[in-house]
Amino acid sequence: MTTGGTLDVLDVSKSFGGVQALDGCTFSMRGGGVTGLIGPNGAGKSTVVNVVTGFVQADRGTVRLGGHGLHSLSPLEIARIGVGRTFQDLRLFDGMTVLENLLVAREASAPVARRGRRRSARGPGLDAATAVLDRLGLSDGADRWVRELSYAERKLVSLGRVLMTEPRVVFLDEPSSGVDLNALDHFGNEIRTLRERGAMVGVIEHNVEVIRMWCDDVVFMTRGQVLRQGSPGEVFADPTVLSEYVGGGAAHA
Ligand SMILES: Nc1ncnc2c1ncn2[C@@H]1O[C@H](COP(=O)(O)OP(=O)(O)OP(=O)(O)O)[C@@H](O)[C@H]1O
Repeated sequence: MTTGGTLDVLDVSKSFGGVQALDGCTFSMRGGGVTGLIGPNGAGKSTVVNVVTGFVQADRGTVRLGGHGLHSLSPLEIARIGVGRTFQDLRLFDGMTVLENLLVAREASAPVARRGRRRSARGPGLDAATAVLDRLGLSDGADRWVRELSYAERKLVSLGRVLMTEPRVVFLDEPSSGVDLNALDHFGNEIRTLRERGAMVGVIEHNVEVIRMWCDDVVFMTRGQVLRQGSPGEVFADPTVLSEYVGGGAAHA
């Protein structure tokens, strides 16, 4: 899953009716780095992740991964080249067990060659799921129905599902919201492991302390644009960022 190069979001714009959600949004993420996407409500963070992962088509601009354009690819094609994500609303299969949720995630994102070897791939899939559940502290609950889990456990399952796809690039949508310290630790550990393996990790977060703890780089967005990109120390010391965050959070909520 190691990847070189960068993910480049270049001058991306998107409007929904009269709402300009992205307005010339430009930033880069690098392999082996964790990038925090932060900004007031409505700044365009989710929309830019939706554009990168193919769920929303940009009106203008491009997204390039290692120099290759992603803009004409479907969400499934983008997932199959190794771009994974979690969703704010988790999108789990409630009628399946924890283990089944993980196995299905691996199968759905598998490149065609791996899907062709379905029977023989079942063993490695099970091994991978067992290892992921173990790391996330979910081994004992592997056969539980996902609908019976707590919110924090469900959120860990959503992390487990994206880990099963062995992503080169992964976006985590608000990992810290609604979880306990135990789940937060698991997210932190997995993010560190992904970084060590050379993946690019993007974290949409409102919690500045979490961003400081996990991220090498911060992209501060407001009104569909990137106001500042840099280290957490640089970005959070910038007076325009501070006034946008405090004032903008209320104004755009
Ligand atoms: N599918 C959509 N249809 C209409 N408007 C949308 C849609 N998706 C996003 N928007 C609007 O685009 C703007 C940017 O939204 P987006 O969700 O990207 O912001 P955000 O920074 O992720 O906000 P939050 O922190 O509240 O999740 C908002 O005004 C939002 O209402």
